[in-house]
Order: sequence, then C-alpha cells, then structure tokens
Amino acid sequence: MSDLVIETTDLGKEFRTRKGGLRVAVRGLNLAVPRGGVHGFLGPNGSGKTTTIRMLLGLARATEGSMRLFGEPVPSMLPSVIDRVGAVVESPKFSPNFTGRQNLSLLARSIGVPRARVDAAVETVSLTGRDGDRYKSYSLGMKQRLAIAATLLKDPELLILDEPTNGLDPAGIREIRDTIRDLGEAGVTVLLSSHILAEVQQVCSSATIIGNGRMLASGRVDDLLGGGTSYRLAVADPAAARRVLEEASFVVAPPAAGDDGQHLVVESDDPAALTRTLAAAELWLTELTAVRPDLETVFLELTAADTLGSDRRAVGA
Ligand SMILES: Nc1ncnc2c1ncn2[C@@H]1O[C@H](COP(=O)(O)OP(=O)(O)OP(=O)(O)O)[C@@H](O)[C@H]1O
Repeated sequence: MSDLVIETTDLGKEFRTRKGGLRVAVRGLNLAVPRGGVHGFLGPNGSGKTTTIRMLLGLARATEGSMRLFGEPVPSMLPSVIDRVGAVVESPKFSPNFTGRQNLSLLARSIGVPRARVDAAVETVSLTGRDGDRYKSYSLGMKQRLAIAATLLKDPELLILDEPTNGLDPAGIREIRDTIRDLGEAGVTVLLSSHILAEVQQVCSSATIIGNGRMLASGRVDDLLGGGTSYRLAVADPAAARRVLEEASFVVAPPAAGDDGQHLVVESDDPAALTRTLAAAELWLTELTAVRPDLETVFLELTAADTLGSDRRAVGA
C-alpha cells in the first residue's frame, strides 16, 4: 500500500464566475504528501492552496481528477478517515467569554474525547498558564494556537493548516512555527500551506510549490534548493583571483550591476580547493562565505517563470 498520506491525481477545480465565465482555480494537480514530517504547500495568493485543501476536506467538490487520504478515495470514503485528520482552514468559532480551556473542554465533550486530551493539547501548543484566560483576551497568536489545540483533541495523524501564521507578528509566527515543528517531530504529518517562505524553509522537510493552480515543483526541501553551493569571497586583487580561478576551471559568476568590485562568487562545494588554488598564487582570502539558495529565491524564480508560461518541474524523490 502506498505510504502517501495525501495523494491527488490530475485534480482540477473550476468556479463559475458571476458573469457566467469559468475560473480555473486548480488544474492537473498531483500532490503527494508522504507520511511524517511537515510538508509545505506553497504558492502566491490566489494560486489554489485553499481550494485544494477545501476539496481534500470535502468542503468543495473537485471538477476533475481524484484524491486519496490515507490511501482511501475521498470524498466517497471521507467519513472513514476524517477522524484521523485535523484541520484549521477558517477561523474556528470559539465563545469569547469562555476561557481557552472551557472552549476546548466543551469541544472535547461534543466530539466524545476524554478530558485528558485537553491537557495534552494545551501543553502541545504551549498555552499552559494562559488556558484559564478568556478567549477574547487572547492575542491573535494565542487564538491560532487554541485553534490548533482544538484539532489536536482527536489526536490526528494528519494536520492540515491553511496559512496558520496569517496576520501574526514575528513572535506569534515563531510560536506557531515551533508548535508545528514539535508536531512534525512527534510523528504527525502536517500539510502547511503558506506563502512565507523563510518560515517554511525552517520547518518543512518537503514541499510542493504551486502557481496558477498547477504544480511547479515538488520534493524534499534540500532538493528544491538544489545541491549547488557557491562561495562569495574577498581578496585584495579580485581581477587576479578571477583569472587564477578560471584557469583552474572554477566557474566564477560574471560581474553584475551593483557589485562592489571587491567580491567574487564562485560555484564550488569544496572551499578547501578554492582556498588552496588562491593561496598557491599568493592571493590571500580576507573573506569566504557560503551562499546557499533559499526557498524564497527558488519560489520567486518558479512563479515568475510560470507567468511566462514555462513547464513544471519535479525535484528529487
Ligand atoms: N468560491 C469561489 N468562487 C469563485 N472563485 C473562487 C472561489 N474560491 C476561490 N476562487 C478563486 O480560485 C483561485 C484560487 O483561490 P484560493 O483561495 O484557492 O487560492 P490560495 O492559494 O489559497 O490563495 P490565498 O493565499 O490568497 O488564500 C483564485 O483565483 C480565487 O479567486
């Protein structure tokens, strides 16, 4: 049996607009989320993330393709798997005058889970100590953490979070990020939709990038970033260093507008070889820094290329 927790095949969704036209929100989407860890679901605003998540949860109907959760076809078999899924898609409704704990306890009773799960959920999202405060006194970040706690009551194997850090300040973002990371490490599979790339890069083991409803890239974050490392270096005579390095078959980036003229960027995954080559020519490094591509750069390149009509790419396993 496939060990994919979420799998979509050629998934598509069209909306009829008010003027009678059709708007394609998702097309030909093959999403494959392996079990365990945090999987980023990335795309610019309006790229189809929420629509995809709503289809997976049976909140919107696909117009083409198929979906599976835990290997079971959905929406037909959703009732048999939904208890294994927790999701925060829209802001859940909590009673403002009840405390966080009272809200969770009410929910626990209504879905028939033991009260002990409330303590565990409160602790997991680090609301301990504030769970006795009224919901209306909570910061946005605390409200979001309570929403995650509510989904944890069922002890889900899969947690789907749609833009959980929207509207949060940096401290709130960090708290949610830590919570998500802890959940991933505890063995929960998390699908994290977001457009905040730096955050995603810090917590996700794998990711799918979509644009205009289509998959642009998917794979392990390390593979998406590409293996190629470059080094930025400074020497007293950059022109001489360029010559020496090129003679030794290193690829040195051409000078770019805005360069300070003091640095070179060299493709290499062997800083020792770089240093040795320059030292042999009596060129002494005053600075050597690894330049690693970040998800933001990859994302911007892919989504810009998508606007220009280029094809999708699949990365890694
Ligand atoms: N109910 C609807 N009726 C018509 N069009 C819709 C509807 N819901 C979504 N869309 C359109 O589908 C496209 C994808 O929207 P969706 O909300 O899935 O994107 P998203 O990636 O989640 O964006 P965001 O990050 O802004 O939430 C957009 O063009 C949106 O306007």
